[in-house]
Amino acid sequence: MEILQILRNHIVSNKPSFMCNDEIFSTILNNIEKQLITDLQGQNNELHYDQFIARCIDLEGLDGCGKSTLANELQKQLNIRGQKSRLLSTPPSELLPFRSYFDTQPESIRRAFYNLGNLIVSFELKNQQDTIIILDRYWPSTIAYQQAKIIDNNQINISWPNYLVQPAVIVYIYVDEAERCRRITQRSVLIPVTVEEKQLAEQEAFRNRLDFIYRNHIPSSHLHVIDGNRATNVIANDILNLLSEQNL
Ligand SMILES: Nc1ncnc2c1ncn2[C@@H]1O[C@H](COP(=O)(O)OP(=O)(O)OP(=O)(O)O)[C@@H](O)[C@H]1O
Ligand SMILES: Cc1cn([C@H]2C[C@H](O)[C@@H](COP(=O)(O)O)O2)c(=O)[nH]c1=O
Repeated sequence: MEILQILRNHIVSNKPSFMCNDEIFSTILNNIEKQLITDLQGQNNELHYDQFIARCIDLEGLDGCGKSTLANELQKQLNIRGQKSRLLSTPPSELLPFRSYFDTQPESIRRAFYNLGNLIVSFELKNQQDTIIILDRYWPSTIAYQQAKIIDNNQINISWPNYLVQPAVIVYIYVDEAERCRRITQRSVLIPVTVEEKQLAEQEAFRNRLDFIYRNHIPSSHLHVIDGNRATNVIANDILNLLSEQNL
């Protein structure tokens, strides 16, 4: 698969600067490749994960809009209802030790890294049918941030990748910019600041494009746009109503 090859070539040619343990990273790549090959063999050499709808709520939105806070609240409320749930995020935990390295790499390598994370999470979604997964960012973030960097909106033509499972509910949470800035300043200081986050803070045009892409170009009939300016429990309640509508 192209994503795995891009990352493999990258670590081979950048070994001296690949500060983290490249053996661990190579093992992750090999495991994913093995899983893909097994799945391909079972599906006549064609992956159609995009047709698989997982019991998952994917939370999307600009940095600091309240995704992680909402994820915890959703888990709390699902727990009260006796529904098992699990919190996941992209990049997934096994890739976090490598994130600071990839954050400094060229855009194409960073996107391959984020897509590796999407692939890992997609396998989890496919194999966790009795549990509702609450996901903090997924492929919509990867594609929306990538496309927002391209200035010409006419060029936007996005389709869901056939190698990724689709969540049953994708929520785009929007907040007023003043509120988002207030939330960013009170957020944990341990959260690293990415290129995109700086760009969001400094460039209104980038923010607007990102918002536009999330609202209009995520290719899913499961996308819901939700007002995140309200109290977390109220937003969570709205999302849980969406789940009930879909009999999840
Ligand atoms: N509905 C809300 N009302 C008031 N404050 C909120 C709300 N949701 C989140 N916050 C606060 O905003 C800050 C950022 O929230 P959070 O970390 O959940 O955002 P995030 O979208 O996950 O951020 P990032 O994308 O950077 O990981 C936190 O300090 C949190 O307490
Ligand atoms: C998963 C993912 C993230 N990003 C960028 C967007 C944000 O600026 C940062 C931080 O995200 P987090 O919620 O604090 O983890 O990463 C991206 O551009 N593409 C992605 O797939």
